[in-house]
Amino acid sequence: MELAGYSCAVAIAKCYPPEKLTPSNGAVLVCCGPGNNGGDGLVCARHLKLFGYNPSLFYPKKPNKPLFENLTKQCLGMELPFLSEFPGDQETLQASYGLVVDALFGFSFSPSVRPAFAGVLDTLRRVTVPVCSVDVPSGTLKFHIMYVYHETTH
Ligand SMILES: NC(=O)C1=CN([C@@H]2O[C@H](COP(=O)(O)OP(=O)(O)OC[C@H]3O[C@@H](n4cnc5c(N)ncnc54)[C@H](OP(=O)(O)O)[C@@H]3O)[C@@H](O)[C@H]2O)[C@@H](O)CC1
Repeated sequence: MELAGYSCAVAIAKCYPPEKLTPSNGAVLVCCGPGNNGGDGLVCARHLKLFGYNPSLFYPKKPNKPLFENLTKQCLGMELPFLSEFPGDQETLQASYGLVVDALFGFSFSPSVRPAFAGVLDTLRRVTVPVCSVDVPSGTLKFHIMYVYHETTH
């Protein structure tokens, strides 16, 4: 998971350097799901911060497992903000973030998406800023994607 999250951050830094994002403060929204895909996102956020981005985390369903609690603790130790709610609709999100990391669901997703995440996936499908999906696009949506875990960029 450490290598997966790090690799995602490296791929994002290569394809979307922070100085080229709009808005220009390197703000990135990292959306993390309740499984290991979300864990990759937590690791990725840490490295993005070290690479000069300003990541904020949306992590609505935190599992009570030491692995994820420790990853969360590391992010908090780096003063990465955890959002209490998803940042609104498409326009609101785009005005605040230049890139989204989709670490919601990986290969264990089983359709159809439950109500708690349906609105989030719907908004991510509409945004025009890059959405970089860890492993696979969550919910099999057709994003502007990078299958970063498998090191293929689209
Ligand atoms: N294994 C490896 O070698 C490595 C794996 N890695 C990474 O792990 C990823 C796979 O992780 P994973 O197996 O934990 O599952 P993941 O895709 O995160 O989702 C599971 C969660 O989603 C939930 N959920 C499911 N369907 C849902 C729905 N319709 N609507 C809403 N919720 C739904 C489900 O909830 P539950 O059904 O348990 O209530 C559960 O909590 C893989 O893609 C890669 O990124 C890397 O870290 C490196 C090494």
